[in-house]
Amino acid sequence: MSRTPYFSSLLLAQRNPFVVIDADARIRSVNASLETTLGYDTSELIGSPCCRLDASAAEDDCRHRRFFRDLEPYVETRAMADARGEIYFAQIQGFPIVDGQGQVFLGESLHLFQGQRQPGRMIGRSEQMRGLAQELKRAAATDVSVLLQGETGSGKELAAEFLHQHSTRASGPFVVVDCTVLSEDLFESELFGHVKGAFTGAVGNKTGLLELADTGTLFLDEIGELPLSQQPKLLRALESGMFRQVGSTKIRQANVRVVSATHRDLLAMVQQGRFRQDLYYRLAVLPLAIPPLRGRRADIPELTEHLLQEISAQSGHPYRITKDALRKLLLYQFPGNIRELRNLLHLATVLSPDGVINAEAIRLPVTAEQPASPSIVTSEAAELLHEHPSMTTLSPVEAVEAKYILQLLQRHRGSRKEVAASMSISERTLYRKLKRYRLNTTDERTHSGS
Ligand SMILES: Nc1ncnc2c1ncn2[C@@H]1O[C@H](COP(=O)(O)OP(=O)(O)OP(=O)(O)O)[C@@H](O)[C@H]1O
Repeated sequence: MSRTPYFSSLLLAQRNPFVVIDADARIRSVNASLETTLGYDTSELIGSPCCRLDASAAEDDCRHRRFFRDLEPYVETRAMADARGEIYFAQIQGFPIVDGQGQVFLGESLHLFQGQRQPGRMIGRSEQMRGLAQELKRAAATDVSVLLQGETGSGKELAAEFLHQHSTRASGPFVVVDCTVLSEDLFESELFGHVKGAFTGAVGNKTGLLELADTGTLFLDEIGELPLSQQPKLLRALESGMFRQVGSTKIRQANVRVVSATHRDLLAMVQQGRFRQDLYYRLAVLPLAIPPLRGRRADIPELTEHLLQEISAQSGHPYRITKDALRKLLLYQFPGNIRELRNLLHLATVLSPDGVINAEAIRLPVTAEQPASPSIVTSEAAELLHEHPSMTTLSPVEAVEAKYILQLLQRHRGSRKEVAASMSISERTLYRKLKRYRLNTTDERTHSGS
């Protein structure tokens, strides 16, 4: 079984270990990060059963098989095993990815909690970044709750990890909770865990994220997306450090430092009654702003070099950038911040087989100052960046999912109800995705209110 170039391109863009699974429940591809972090050899994994990386024996009805029945994206925490048989915990995000023929695969991104996780380096020597690093270190010396506010892709998660690494909890776990995917149904079992048989589908006991973060840092990403109905439960657990697994009467405890992040104006949400005031004050003891990239252009050259080095190391091909290309980047506004810079550079490397990135290979959205020239783009994700400028803020994997949704919207003449039904997801989940991917349809404006 071979990797198609399309998936290779997707895999290359992933910093976390990443697995592609096909509808026959077999591993189809893995990325270099999975090989290096967990010590597996790709050839030994390709074609093996989907649960090969799980620490416990495969279930008859595993998450992969369930996914191919309902195509519902999921987040799960699992014990997994590396090539030496050592056990580690990972938060797994599973979502559909589609190949050029419209065939659906499952993409799984693994977020490792301890040990194996390589924290990213926070690059930037601009005044703003030096100030931020200082504030984060100061906060790290205490145990106060920190709220990071900044635009999408500006580095909130990296800043949270930096804070964790500089705190006395650095040897403990850093656990990420992505609130955009925590529906009302999922919230309690993901955060607090559940016991076997607590509800249909609870086939075994499960440790919640709060408990996994014990002695470490709990990072609540996109906290503004947490449903209002779940907010009191979170507040209660954070105030007391105590909680109960779903289906259990036993009280459990966890000692965590909380860092949360949002791209929204959370205080305005409090005033509009869309976010609980008591929870806001519990989370935002120290609010910190992450500056957008356009507000610290001095960091662009160093970031570019750093990201190109990463791409070169992952792909095995060295890349360098010309002055003209760098100038083009320096003039650009970067609404998608560093993630957008990474995506632009990634696309540029695809367009520069000789390893020299010139200005033509920097494809800015057509709405930007310098219109992007017509291009022959070799990867589907890259093509998307060109077709839908708003998607330049998305990772290639997200862009593929966004394209899939766009196709369905076209097929169903914009009816969200029908699109949600055809994806077997709730309309609410679809709204969240549309908002996240900035796919504004007329329908969207009437429903989302944002
Ligand atoms: N200062 C930095 N130095 C190096 N890389 C960075 C920096 N800031 C962000 N990045 C990289 O940019 C990408 C986006 O960063 P990150 O995920 O931390 O942003 P975010 O603000 O949490 O995004 P979102 O709002 O979408 O959750 C990541 O690949 C991250 O490693």
